[in-house]
Amino acid sequence: MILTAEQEMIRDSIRAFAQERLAPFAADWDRNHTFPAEALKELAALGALGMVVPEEWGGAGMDYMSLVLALEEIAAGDGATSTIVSVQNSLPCGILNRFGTDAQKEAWLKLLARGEKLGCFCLTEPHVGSDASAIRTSAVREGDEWVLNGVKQFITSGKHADMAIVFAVTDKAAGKKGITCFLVPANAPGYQVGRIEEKMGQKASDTTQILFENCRIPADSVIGEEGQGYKIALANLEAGRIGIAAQCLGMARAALEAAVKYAQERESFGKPIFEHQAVNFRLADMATQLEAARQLVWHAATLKDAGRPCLKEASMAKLFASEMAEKVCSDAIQVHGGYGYVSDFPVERIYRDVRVCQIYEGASDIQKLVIGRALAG
Ligand SMILES: CC(C)(COP(=O)(O)OP(=O)(O)OC[C@H]1O[C@@H](n2cnc3c(N)ncnc32)[C@H](O)[C@@H]1OP(=O)(O)O)[C@@H](O)C(=O)NCCC(=O)NCCSC(=O)CCS(=O)O
Repeated sequence: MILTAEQEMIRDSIRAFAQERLAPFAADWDRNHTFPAEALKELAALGALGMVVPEEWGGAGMDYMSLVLALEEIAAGDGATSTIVSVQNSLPCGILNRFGTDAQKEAWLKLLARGEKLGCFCLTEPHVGSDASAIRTSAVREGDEWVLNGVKQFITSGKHADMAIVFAVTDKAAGKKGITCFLVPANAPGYQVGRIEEKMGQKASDTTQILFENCRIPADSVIGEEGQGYKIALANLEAGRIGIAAQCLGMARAALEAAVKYAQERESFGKPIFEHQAVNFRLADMATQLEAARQLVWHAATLKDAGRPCLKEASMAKLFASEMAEKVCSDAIQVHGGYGYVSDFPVERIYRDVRVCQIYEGASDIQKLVIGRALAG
């Protein structure tokens, strides 16, 4: 697949930014759990927070291919920052862009796409992850308001978000068709940030619970139609999964580049370990797997840009890229030997950061379920 001159320019400018403004700080942000607020502002100025949102709604008006190129570069600089950027683009921006009313777009999409406000996506609950239609958070209509009650779990940017896209049951008897999508400002009465999770990696990106205790929002906060929420969630997770797959490329690439550099500098048995076939073949396998994943990601993004169905391809890209990235990052540690297991070298952090990609926005087994279903036609 050949990139256009414009796509190459976007990739190169984000690469330069990521190498200068993210990579040198990633270890410190990880160690101190620092939210990369300044870097996000600078990324916003580059148009990276609402890349596929049309310019009239505050976005950069680019294509999905540009988004995946940008996410790979951001992730190569810092995995945690790429998660914040991926979620913002695919979920709050993606959902409002596709399903929001003009009033909702005016009030929120412009701010989100310009990166002036952050959004979060609230589907998962403490007892419900993969089985997303089993959520229990409820929304009951009372006069001119909806009243929300429930708990959401593992919410990216939960602590910093100014608004949330929330999925809640409005008609229990209707099952999947009884779930509705809501726009909830973080300052709505009854909205509360709950526990902030202590994670294995991605420590610069906060992951929290969000609590709704008689949270009152106006009647016009419904996104799409009542009962359409589950479909909205799944449709946007499809795009989200391409974004996560692109992140995997970036983190795997950073680990591979670190391993190549180390192998060229470290000597054993009288020569750089790069010249030992065992090491060299391992690096060759890593590079090949990475390129194979990139082709799957680019293919899914190309289908998305063409407006073609890509549910299966998005799941294939996410499944393959996340499994590849964990293996490549593990192999990068192996190339470093003992130094790969300590925090002096970046591969230790990258491995911790990449591990969650096999879990969030649909675990690997869920991607297999989606792909398997598609095979049945
Ligand atoms: C496991 C699942 C895949 C099971 O899905 P279901 O069998 O329950 O869903 P369906 O009956 O197939 O579909 C329901 C409905 O939606 C339509 N649909 C499905 N996919 C799409 C799509 N890609 N585009 C458009 N429409 C779609 C489908 O046609 C049906 O419509 P009709 O009823 O026929 O009209 C699913 O539950 C699943 O994916 N589970 C994983 C959930 C997940 O990824 N969770 C992570 C969320 S991330 C989070 O919450 C943390 C926040 S973070 O910050 O990221």
